[in-house]
Amino acid sequence: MASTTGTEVLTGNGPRKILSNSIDLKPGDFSSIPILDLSLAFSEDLTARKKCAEELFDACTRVGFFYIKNHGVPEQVISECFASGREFFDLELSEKMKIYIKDSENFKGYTPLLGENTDPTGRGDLHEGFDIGYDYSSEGKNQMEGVNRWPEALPGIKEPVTTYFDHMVTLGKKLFQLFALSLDLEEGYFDNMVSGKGGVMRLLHYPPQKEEGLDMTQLGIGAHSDYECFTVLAQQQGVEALQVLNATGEWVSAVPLEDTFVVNVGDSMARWTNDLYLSTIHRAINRTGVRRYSVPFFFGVDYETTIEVLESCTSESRPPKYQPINAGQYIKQRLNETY
Ligand SMILES: O=C(O)CCC(=O)C(=O)O
Ligand SMILES: [Fe+2]
Repeated sequence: MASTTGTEVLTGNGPRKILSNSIDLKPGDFSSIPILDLSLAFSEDLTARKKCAEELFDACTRVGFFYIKNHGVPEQVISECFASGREFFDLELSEKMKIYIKDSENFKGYTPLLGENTDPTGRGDLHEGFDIGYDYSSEGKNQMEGVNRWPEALPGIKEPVTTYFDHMVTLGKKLFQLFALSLDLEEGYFDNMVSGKGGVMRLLHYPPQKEEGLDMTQLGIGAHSDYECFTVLAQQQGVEALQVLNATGEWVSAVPLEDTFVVNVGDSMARWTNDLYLSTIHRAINRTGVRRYSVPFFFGVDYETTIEVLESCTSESRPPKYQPINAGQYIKQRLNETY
């Protein structure tokens, strides 16, 4: 099983070895997380888009994480979403608990501190969260579909949070096209599987953890890999907490870089690509002494899609490692293991 004191993390695709459990970071190593300039991806010129796709291929096969700049999401949209997050988490616990995630059939709403356990041998995650997804007007046919739940006491946050969500869907669709190009597929290969309904967005708040006697079984978020195809994460500037397990087994800090998002490959993409693309293990520890806010958007294919290993990622010596699986069932099963 997963362990922060042992050497393995259990992911939905099987156990993964971690070589080092040190919380000490290798200084300077964060530069090994590549930065992709998305202005190439938005170019009219296919050659430029392919160049960007090549960089994405390199990042996904070597690191599993990369920063994106020139992503096209206006700064104001991002800062207003962060402001909404701060307002939400400042509410009384009793207000937030009115939309407790466990009272929802489809994982929407509020998760209190320690309400989640990303690493099953840990003692809970030291963050609180607020989850939304595509807003179905009523319960949908798939288990993951349903309505979003907003805090009664703060009706004003719906608009900025939804605006951010919509921008993320646009960006995510663009990234899916880049993923397709990088895998030698038609640019539009995933288009009809990504209406934008198969995504989950979280507002997260990590209170500061004590520097002294840091309890490694209770981190901001324990060592884990993500479940969907890829994650686009907005980090608060100046507050460092996210750590990424690099190829040599050391924890590398994903320092917040101005005007960027952090993107990482998730387990669903690892399945599509037969593990060619690395669903890299990561965790967050807030030892800065100040509150930290972040906003991950987990981008997946629509829930009715069958995720199956792409032919371009198999060969005689590399047969498919995974059976086809329904995307919605896979995600729901992973979430059930976490809450
Ligand atoms: O907040 C962060 O930096 C990372 C969050 C994360 O890894 C997750 O929610 O899966
Ligand atoms: Fe994650």
